[in-house]
Amino acid sequence: MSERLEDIATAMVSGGKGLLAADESSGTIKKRFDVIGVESTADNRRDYREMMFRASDAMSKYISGVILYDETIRQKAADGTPLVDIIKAAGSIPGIKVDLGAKPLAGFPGDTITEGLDGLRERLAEYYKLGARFAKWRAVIDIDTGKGVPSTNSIASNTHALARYAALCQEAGIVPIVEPEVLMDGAHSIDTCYDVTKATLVKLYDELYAARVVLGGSILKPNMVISGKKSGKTDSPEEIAEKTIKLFREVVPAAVPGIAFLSGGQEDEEATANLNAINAIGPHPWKLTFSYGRALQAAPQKAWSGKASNIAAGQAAFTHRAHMNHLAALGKWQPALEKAA
Ligand SMILES: O=P(O)(O)OC[C@H]1O[C@](O)(COP(=O)(O)O)[C@@H](O)[C@@H]1O
Repeated sequence: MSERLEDIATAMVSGGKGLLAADESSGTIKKRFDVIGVESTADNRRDYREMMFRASDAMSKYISGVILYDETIRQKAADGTPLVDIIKAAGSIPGIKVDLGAKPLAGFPGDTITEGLDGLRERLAEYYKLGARFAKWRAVIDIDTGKGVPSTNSIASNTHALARYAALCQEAGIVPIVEPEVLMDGAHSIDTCYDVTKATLVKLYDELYAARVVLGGSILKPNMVISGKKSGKTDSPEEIAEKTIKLFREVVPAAVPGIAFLSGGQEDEEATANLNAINAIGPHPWKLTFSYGRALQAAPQKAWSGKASNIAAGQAAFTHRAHMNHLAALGKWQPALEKAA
């Protein structure tokens, strides 16, 4: 594997492969385990993640890289093998979530700012030694237009932090995934999502240029342009695809090798159908693939439910979702394949 940033970034998004976002912070993974009635302990978190990483068919065919949490990149499998070695043995690239979470932005109620820049240079050097070749930093942009959320200051502060993080990653020989997530939890329309996502991405690339980030050695992990969940509207995949690509053509430089979507709370098949529709109206200047957390893991989490006797079922569920999203990343998914597989 080449160590050039551009080669690593391209490998992350090529061949219909995508990223497994297994980087849930302690608070988030507890929420996921609460749904399946499993206690969130270090061993349970390790057993769950080891289950997916050992699904070698899925990992070698469909998963180009795995975004890990700090705990996970240091953990060993039950047999003592470092989890990072299991990922690499499948030909997948280990990555690491380095942000320290979104915290309230002083003076701007409802807005947050993602923290973690202080000491990041030293942390990145350690993560590189532990095997990470890409990193991820998530900025959270909420929408509550009645309360002036997001503020211009929130977008400016978050995109500046993303650029500072990305420059530090590239100095360390690590590909930065920049993740400006415009949340889909609100009651806003798809057009409001378009406007807020546009304002965020325009500012993000301004900041990345100013920070001298090499775009060819970076990956964008955005939300799709989609109605808020509380709007009561379910957009067609075709409308999401048309508006998402229209926006990206306006604001995402062609130098970016790939765009790897987060799922944001979309249902499993919805996230797959939307990704497929986006690729079906190609060709596009960038590869467009997945970097899903919930949309890849909800099914295997449910099938596993914390029982060693369910590991095969959990791996089958993970492999199926990874396979379907692989097809969607190539624009070759069809609903009928969900049953056939
Ligand atoms: O635990 P955090 O830092 O809130 O991150 C939550 C999740 O959001 C993501 O960025 C996207 O996940 P989803 O695909 O579930 O939206 C993941 O990488 C991460 O696991």
